Amino acid sequence: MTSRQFRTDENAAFERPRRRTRPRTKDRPDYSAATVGRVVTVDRGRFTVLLEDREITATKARQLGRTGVIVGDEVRVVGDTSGEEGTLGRIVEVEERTTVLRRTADDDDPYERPIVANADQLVIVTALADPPPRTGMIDRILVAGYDAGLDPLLCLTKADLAGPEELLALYGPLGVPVQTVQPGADLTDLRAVLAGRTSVFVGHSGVGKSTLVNALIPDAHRGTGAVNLVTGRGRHTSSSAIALRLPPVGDVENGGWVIDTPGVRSFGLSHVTRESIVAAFPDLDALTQDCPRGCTHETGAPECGLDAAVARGDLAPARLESFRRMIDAGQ
Ligand SMILES: Nc1nc2c(ncn2[C@@H]2O[C@H](COP(=O)(O)OP(=O)(O)OP(=O)(O)O)[C@@H](O)[C@H]2O)c(=O)[nH]1
Ligand SMILES: [Zn+2]
Repeated sequence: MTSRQFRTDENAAFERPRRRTRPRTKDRPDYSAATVGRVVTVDRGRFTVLLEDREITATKARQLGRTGVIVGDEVRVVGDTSGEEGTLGRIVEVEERTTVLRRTADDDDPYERPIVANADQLVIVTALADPPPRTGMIDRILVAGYDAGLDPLLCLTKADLAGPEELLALYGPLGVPVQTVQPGADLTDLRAVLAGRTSVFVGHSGVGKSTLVNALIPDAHRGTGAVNLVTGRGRHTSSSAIALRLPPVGDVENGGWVIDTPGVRSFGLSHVTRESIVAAFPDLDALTQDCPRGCTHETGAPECGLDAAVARGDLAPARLESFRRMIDAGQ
Protein backbone atom coordinates (compact mmCIF):
# COMPACT_ATOMS: atom_id res chain seq x y z
CA MET A 1 0.00 0.00 0.00
CA THR A 2 1.73 3.20 -1.10
CA SER A 3 1.12 6.56 0.42
CA ARG A 4 0.55 7.92 -3.10
CA GLN A 5 -2.59 5.87 -3.33
CA PHE A 6 -3.88 7.46 -0.13
CA ARG A 7 -3.11 10.93 -1.34
CA THR A 8 -5.28 10.34 -4.40
CA ASP A 9 -8.14 9.22 -2.20
CA GLU A 10 -7.73 12.23 0.01
CA ASN A 11 -7.89 14.66 -2.89
CA ALA A 12 -11.19 13.16 -3.92
CA ALA A 13 -12.53 14.03 -0.50
CA PHE A 14 -11.61 17.67 -0.93
CA GLU A 15 -14.04 18.12 -3.80
CA ARG A 16 -16.85 20.26 -2.54
CA PRO A 17 -20.16 18.44 -2.43
CA ARG A 18 -22.42 19.94 -5.08
CA ARG A 19 -25.53 19.47 -3.07
CA ARG A 20 -25.74 19.46 0.68
CA THR A 21 -27.96 16.43 0.55
CA ARG A 22 -25.29 14.27 -1.02
CA PRO A 23 -25.22 11.04 0.92
CA ARG A 24 -22.22 11.22 3.22
CA THR A 25 -21.02 7.71 2.62
CA LYS A 26 -20.97 7.90 -1.16
CA ASP A 27 -17.64 8.98 -2.63
CA ARG A 28 -16.06 8.88 0.78
CA PRO A 29 -12.53 7.59 0.48
CA ASP A 30 -12.02 4.12 1.81
CA TYR A 31 -9.52 4.24 4.64
CA SER A 32 -10.30 0.77 5.92
CA ALA A 33 -6.74 -0.33 5.17
CA ALA A 34 -5.14 2.70 6.86
CA THR A 35 -3.15 2.17 10.02
CA VAL A 36 -5.22 2.33 13.20
CA GLY A 37 -3.89 3.76 16.42
CA ARG A 38 -4.85 5.51 19.61
CA VAL A 39 -4.31 9.18 20.35
CA VAL A 40 -2.22 9.32 23.52
CA THR A 41 -1.65 13.04 23.80
CA VAL A 42 -2.23 16.33 22.03
CA ASP A 43 0.09 19.32 21.94
CA ARG A 44 -0.61 22.43 19.86
CA GLY A 45 -2.26 20.66 16.95
CA ARG A 46 0.20 17.76 16.98
CA PHE A 47 -1.14 14.39 18.00
CA THR A 48 0.91 11.55 19.38
CA VAL A 49 -0.62 8.32 18.13
CA LEU A 50 0.33 4.93 19.46
CA LEU A 51 0.32 2.34 16.67
CA GLU A 52 0.78 -1.36 17.35
CA ASP A 53 4.50 -1.14 17.97
CA ARG A 54 5.50 2.52 17.71
CA GLU A 55 4.52 6.04 18.53
CA ILE A 56 4.17 8.57 15.75
CA THR A 57 3.41 12.25 15.50
CA ALA A 58 0.50 13.22 13.30
CA THR A 59 -1.58 16.18 12.27
CA LYS A 60 -5.26 16.28 11.46
CA ALA A 61 -6.04 15.96 7.75
CA ARG A 62 -7.86 18.94 6.33
CA GLN A 63 -10.92 16.97 5.35
CA LEU A 64 -11.69 16.33 9.01
CA GLY A 65 -12.63 20.00 9.23
CA ARG A 66 -13.92 20.86 12.67
CA THR A 67 -14.07 17.27 13.84
CA GLY A 68 -12.26 17.23 17.13
CA VAL A 69 -9.58 14.68 17.86
CA ILE A 70 -9.03 14.04 21.55
CA VAL A 71 -6.98 11.79 23.78
CA GLY A 72 -8.31 8.24 23.74
CA ASP A 73 -9.63 8.48 20.20
CA GLU A 74 -9.08 5.55 17.88
CA VAL A 75 -7.91 7.03 14.59
CA ARG A 76 -6.84 6.01 11.11
CA VAL A 77 -3.54 7.46 9.98
CA VAL A 78 -1.99 7.75 6.52
CA GLY A 79 1.15 9.36 5.12
CA ASP A 80 4.45 8.79 6.85
CA THR A 81 3.66 6.49 9.73
CA SER A 82 7.26 5.39 10.30
CA GLY A 83 7.47 7.42 13.48
CA GLU A 84 10.99 8.49 12.59
CA GLU A 85 12.29 11.83 13.82
CA GLY A 86 10.76 14.71 11.90
CA THR A 87 8.07 12.67 10.13
CA LEU A 88 4.35 13.40 10.29
CA GLY A 89 1.40 11.17 9.66
CA ARG A 90 -2.08 12.44 8.91
CA ILE A 91 -5.19 11.49 10.85
CA VAL A 92 -7.89 10.95 8.25
CA GLU A 93 -10.63 9.31 10.27
CA VAL A 94 -11.85 9.19 13.86
CA GLU A 95 -13.63 5.98 14.85
CA GLU A 96 -16.98 6.23 16.55
CA ARG A 97 -16.47 6.83 20.27
CA THR A 98 -17.89 4.52 22.90
CA THR A 99 -17.87 7.31 25.53
CA VAL A 100 -16.93 10.96 25.79
CA LEU A 101 -16.06 12.61 29.08
CA ARG A 102 -16.87 16.31 28.87
CA ARG A 103 -16.67 19.26 31.09
CA THR A 104 -17.61 22.88 30.80
CA ALA A 105 -15.17 25.40 32.21
CA ASP A 106 -17.87 26.64 34.58
CA ASP A 107 -21.61 26.33 34.84
CA ASP A 108 -22.32 29.44 32.76
CA ASP A 109 -20.07 28.30 29.95
CA PRO A 110 -22.23 26.97 27.13
CA TYR A 111 -19.20 25.46 25.43
CA GLU A 112 -18.67 21.80 26.16
CA ARG A 113 -15.14 20.57 26.13
CA PRO A 114 -14.78 16.92 25.30
CA ILE A 115 -11.68 15.89 27.17
CA VAL A 116 -11.31 12.13 26.85
CA ALA A 117 -12.76 9.53 24.46
CA ASN A 118 -13.39 5.81 24.87
CA ALA A 119 -12.76 5.54 28.60
CA ASP A 120 -14.93 3.22 30.67
CA GLN A 121 -13.87 4.06 34.22
CA LEU A 122 -13.48 7.37 36.01
CA VAL A 123 -10.97 7.37 38.86
CA ILE A 124 -11.47 10.31 41.17
CA VAL A 125 -8.22 10.81 43.04
CA THR A 126 -8.76 12.60 46.34
CA ALA A 127 -6.38 13.10 49.26
CA LEU A 128 -7.73 12.23 52.69
CA ALA A 129 -5.77 15.22 54.01
CA ASP A 130 -3.37 17.89 52.77
CA PRO A 131 -5.34 19.12 50.84
CA PRO A 132 -8.54 18.09 52.64
CA PRO A 133 -11.22 16.36 50.54
CA ARG A 134 -13.63 18.67 48.76
CA THR A 135 -16.86 16.74 48.57
CA GLY A 136 -18.57 19.31 46.35
CA MET A 137 -15.87 18.70 43.78
CA ILE A 138 -16.08 14.92 44.11
CA ASP A 139 -19.85 15.14 43.58
CA ARG A 140 -19.42 17.19 40.43
CA ILE A 141 -16.81 14.88 38.94
CA LEU A 142 -19.02 11.89 39.76
CA VAL A 143 -21.94 13.53 37.98
CA ALA A 144 -19.82 14.20 34.88
CA GLY A 145 -18.82 10.52 34.96
CA TYR A 146 -22.36 9.23 35.38
CA ASP A 147 -23.45 11.50 32.54
CA ALA A 148 -20.73 10.05 30.30
CA GLY A 149 -21.61 6.47 31.23
CA LEU A 150 -18.33 5.76 33.03
CA ASP A 151 -18.05 3.56 36.10
CA PRO A 152 -16.73 5.60 39.03
CA LEU A 153 -13.92 4.63 41.37
CA LEU A 154 -12.88 6.75 44.32
CA CYS A 155 -9.16 6.52 44.96
CA LEU A 156 -8.24 8.00 48.34
CA THR A 157 -4.59 8.97 48.71
CA LYS A 158 -2.56 9.95 51.79
CA ALA A 159 -4.29 7.32 53.92
CA ASP A 160 -1.24 7.66 56.19
CA LEU A 161 -2.53 11.12 57.19
CA ALA A 162 -6.26 10.54 57.79
CA GLY A 163 -8.92 7.84 57.71
CA PRO A 164 -11.53 7.31 54.99
CA GLU A 165 -14.59 6.93 57.28
CA GLU A 166 -16.36 10.18 56.39
CA LEU A 167 -15.97 9.68 52.67
CA LEU A 168 -17.04 6.05 52.91
CA ALA A 169 -20.26 7.21 54.61
CA LEU A 170 -20.94 9.69 51.82
CA TYR A 171 -20.11 7.57 48.79
CA GLY A 172 -20.63 4.01 49.99
CA PRO A 173 -24.44 4.35 49.68
CA LEU A 174 -24.06 5.34 46.02
CA GLY A 175 -22.21 2.11 45.36
CA VAL A 176 -18.97 3.88 44.41
CA PRO A 177 -16.06 1.47 44.93
CA VAL A 178 -13.25 2.88 47.06
CA GLN A 179 -9.52 2.16 47.10
CA THR A 180 -7.12 3.73 49.58
CA VAL A 181 -3.41 4.26 49.01
CA GLN A 182 -0.45 5.66 50.88
CA PRO A 183 3.30 5.67 50.41
CA GLY A 184 4.52 2.12 49.83
CA ALA A 185 0.96 0.77 49.57
CA ASP A 186 0.35 -2.59 47.94
CA LEU A 187 -1.36 -1.68 44.66
CA THR A 188 -2.46 -5.22 43.77
CA ASP A 189 -6.17 -4.52 44.34
CA LEU A 190 -6.05 -1.25 42.46
CA ARG A 191 -4.23 -2.88 39.53
CA ALA A 192 -6.93 -5.55 39.44
CA VAL A 193 -9.74 -3.00 39.04
CA LEU A 194 -7.79 -1.17 36.34
CA ALA A 195 -6.86 -4.28 34.35
CA GLY A 196 -8.28 -4.43 30.86
CA ARG A 197 -10.05 -1.08 31.20
CA THR A 198 -9.43 2.50 30.18
CA SER A 199 -9.50 4.66 33.30
CA VAL A 200 -9.45 8.43 33.35
CA PHE A 201 -7.68 9.80 36.43
CA VAL A 202 -8.94 13.17 37.59
CA GLY A 203 -8.05 15.05 40.72
CA HIS A 204 -7.24 18.41 42.16
CA SER A 205 -3.63 19.53 42.06
CA GLY A 206 -1.58 18.25 44.99
CA VAL A 207 -3.69 15.20 45.86
CA GLY A 208 -0.88 12.86 44.87
CA LYS A 209 -2.18 11.80 41.47
CA SER A 210 1.23 11.94 39.79
CA THR A 211 2.79 10.02 42.67
CA LEU A 212 0.14 7.34 42.20
CA VAL A 213 0.47 7.19 38.41
CA ASN A 214 4.24 6.85 38.76
CA ALA A 215 3.78 4.01 41.25
CA LEU A 216 1.41 2.23 38.84
CA ILE A 217 3.54 2.89 35.76
CA PRO A 218 7.19 3.27 36.79
CA ASP A 219 8.30 4.68 33.44
CA ALA A 220 5.51 7.28 33.27
CA HIS A 221 7.72 10.00 34.78
CA ARG A 222 4.81 12.22 35.68
CA GLY A 223 6.00 15.40 37.31
CA THR A 224 5.40 15.50 41.04
CA GLY A 225 5.90 17.94 43.86
CA ALA A 226 4.61 21.26 44.99
CA VAL A 227 3.60 23.68 42.26
CA ASN A 228 5.53 26.87 41.94
CA LEU A 229 2.65 29.11 40.89
CA VAL A 230 4.96 31.93 39.87
CA THR A 231 7.36 30.15 37.58
CA GLY A 232 5.45 26.93 36.94
CA ARG A 233 8.90 25.38 36.88
CA GLY A 234 10.06 22.09 38.25
CA ARG A 235 7.06 20.17 37.08
CA HIS A 236 5.45 18.80 33.99
CA THR A 237 3.12 21.55 32.76
CA SER A 238 1.30 19.81 29.94
CA SER A 239 -2.27 21.01 29.59
CA SER A 240 -3.37 17.89 27.72
CA ALA A 241 -4.42 14.56 29.05
CA ILE A 242 -2.05 11.69 28.36
CA ALA A 243 -2.84 8.01 27.88
CA LEU A 244 -0.41 5.56 29.46
CA ARG A 245 -0.39 1.79 29.19
CA LEU A 246 -0.36 -0.19 32.43
CA PRO A 247 1.92 -3.20 32.76
CA PRO A 248 0.33 -6.67 32.48
CA VAL A 249 -1.41 -7.98 35.61
CA GLY A 250 -0.54 -11.63 36.26
CA ASP A 251 -1.77 -13.58 33.25
CA VAL A 252 -3.75 -10.64 31.94
CA GLU A 253 -1.62 -9.16 29.19
CA ASN A 254 -3.74 -6.01 28.95
CA GLY A 255 -3.13 -4.26 32.26
CA GLY A 256 -5.36 -1.47 31.01
CA TRP A 257 -4.83 2.20 30.28
CA VAL A 258 -4.54 5.19 32.55
CA ILE A 259 -5.53 8.50 31.03
CA ASP A 260 -3.99 11.10 33.29
CA THR A 261 -5.56 14.54 33.13
CA PRO A 262 -4.04 17.83 34.28
CA GLY A 263 -5.10 18.99 37.76
CA VAL A 264 -8.65 20.28 37.51
CA ARG A 265 -9.73 23.40 39.28
CA SER A 266 -13.38 23.36 38.30
CA PHE A 267 -15.79 20.94 36.74
CA GLY A 268 -18.65 22.81 35.10
CA LEU A 269 -21.68 20.68 34.40
CA SER A 270 -23.95 22.79 32.24
CA HIS A 271 -24.08 20.01 29.64
CA VAL A 272 -25.45 17.42 32.08
CA THR A 273 -29.11 16.40 32.09
CA ARG A 274 -31.09 15.09 35.04
CA GLU A 275 -32.14 12.09 32.96
CA SER A 276 -28.56 11.01 32.35
CA ILE A 277 -27.84 11.03 36.09
CA VAL A 278 -30.98 9.06 36.94
CA ALA A 279 -30.15 6.59 34.17
CA ALA A 280 -26.87 5.78 35.91
CA PHE A 281 -28.85 4.26 38.82
CA PRO A 282 -31.17 1.64 37.31
CA ASP A 283 -32.69 0.68 40.69
CA LEU A 284 -33.63 4.28 41.46
CA ASP A 285 -34.77 4.85 37.89
CA ALA A 286 -37.23 1.99 38.36
CA LEU A 287 -38.53 3.54 41.57
CA THR A 288 -39.33 6.81 39.77
CA GLN A 289 -42.01 5.04 37.68
CA ASP A 290 -44.75 6.48 39.88
CA CYS A 291 -43.33 10.02 40.09
CA PRO A 292 -45.56 12.79 38.77
CA ARG A 293 -44.63 13.85 35.23
CA GLY A 294 -41.66 16.20 35.22
CA CYS A 295 -40.66 15.26 38.78
CA THR A 296 -37.22 16.66 39.62
CA HIS A 297 -36.63 13.96 42.31
CA GLU A 298 -35.03 16.69 44.42
CA THR A 299 -35.50 16.97 48.16
CA GLY A 300 -39.07 18.13 48.73
CA ALA A 301 -40.24 17.28 45.19
CA PRO A 302 -44.00 16.70 45.66
CA GLU A 303 -45.02 13.03 45.63
CA CYS A 304 -41.60 11.89 44.42
CA GLY A 305 -41.63 8.11 44.07
CA LEU A 306 -38.24 7.92 45.76
CA ASP A 307 -39.67 9.23 49.05
CA ALA A 308 -42.47 6.69 48.76
CA ALA A 309 -39.89 3.94 48.23
CA VAL A 310 -38.04 4.96 51.41
CA ALA A 311 -41.36 5.03 53.32
CA ARG A 312 -42.13 1.48 52.11
CA GLY A 313 -38.65 0.32 53.10
CA ASP A 314 -37.66 -0.39 49.49
CA LEU A 315 -34.83 2.16 49.45
CA ALA A 316 -32.20 3.00 52.05
CA PRO A 317 -32.52 6.62 53.20
CA ALA A 318 -28.73 7.08 52.93
CA ARG A 319 -28.78 6.02 49.29
CA LEU A 320 -31.56 8.47 48.49
CA GLU A 321 -29.70 11.24 50.30
CA SER A 322 -26.48 10.58 48.37
CA PHE A 323 -28.37 10.31 45.10
CA ARG A 324 -30.03 13.66 45.73
CA ARG A 325 -26.62 15.23 46.24
CA MET A 326 -25.81 14.08 42.71
CA ILE A 327 -29.05 15.56 41.35
CA ASP A 328 -28.34 18.84 43.17
CA ALA A 329 -24.76 18.95 41.86
CA GLY A 330 -25.98 18.48 38.31
CA GLN A 331 -28.34 21.46 38.47
N1 LIG B 1 1.78 11.79 53.17
C1 LIG B 1 1.61 11.52 51.88
N2 LIG B 1 2.07 12.37 50.93
C2 LIG B 1 1.86 12.08 49.64
C3 LIG B 1 1.18 10.91 49.22
N3 LIG B 1 1.11 10.90 47.87
C4 LIG B 1 1.74 12.02 47.46
N4 LIG B 1 2.18 12.74 48.50
C5 LIG B 1 2.87 14.06 48.45
O1 LIG B 1 1.93 15.05 48.06
C6 LIG B 1 2.56 16.04 47.22
C7 LIG B 1 1.81 16.19 45.91
O2 LIG B 1 1.95 14.98 45.18
P1 LIG B 1 1.83 14.94 43.59
O3 LIG B 1 1.89 13.51 43.18
O4 LIG B 1 2.76 15.88 42.94
O5 LIG B 1 0.35 15.52 43.41
P2 LIG B 1 -0.50 15.72 42.08
O6 LIG B 1 -1.89 15.38 42.42
O7 LIG B 1 0.10 15.01 40.95
O8 LIG B 1 -0.39 17.27 41.86
P3 LIG B 1 -0.09 18.02 40.51
O9 LIG B 1 1.22 17.48 40.02
O10 LIG B 1 -0.03 19.44 40.94
O11 LIG B 1 -1.23 17.72 39.59
C8 LIG B 1 4.00 15.59 47.05
O12 LIG B 1 4.78 16.30 47.97
C9 LIG B 1 3.96 14.11 47.38
O13 LIG B 1 5.17 13.64 47.90
C10 LIG B 1 0.70 10.00 50.25
O14 LIG B 1 0.07 8.97 49.99
N5 LIG B 1 0.93 10.37 51.54
ZN1 LIG C 1 -39.32 11.84 41.64
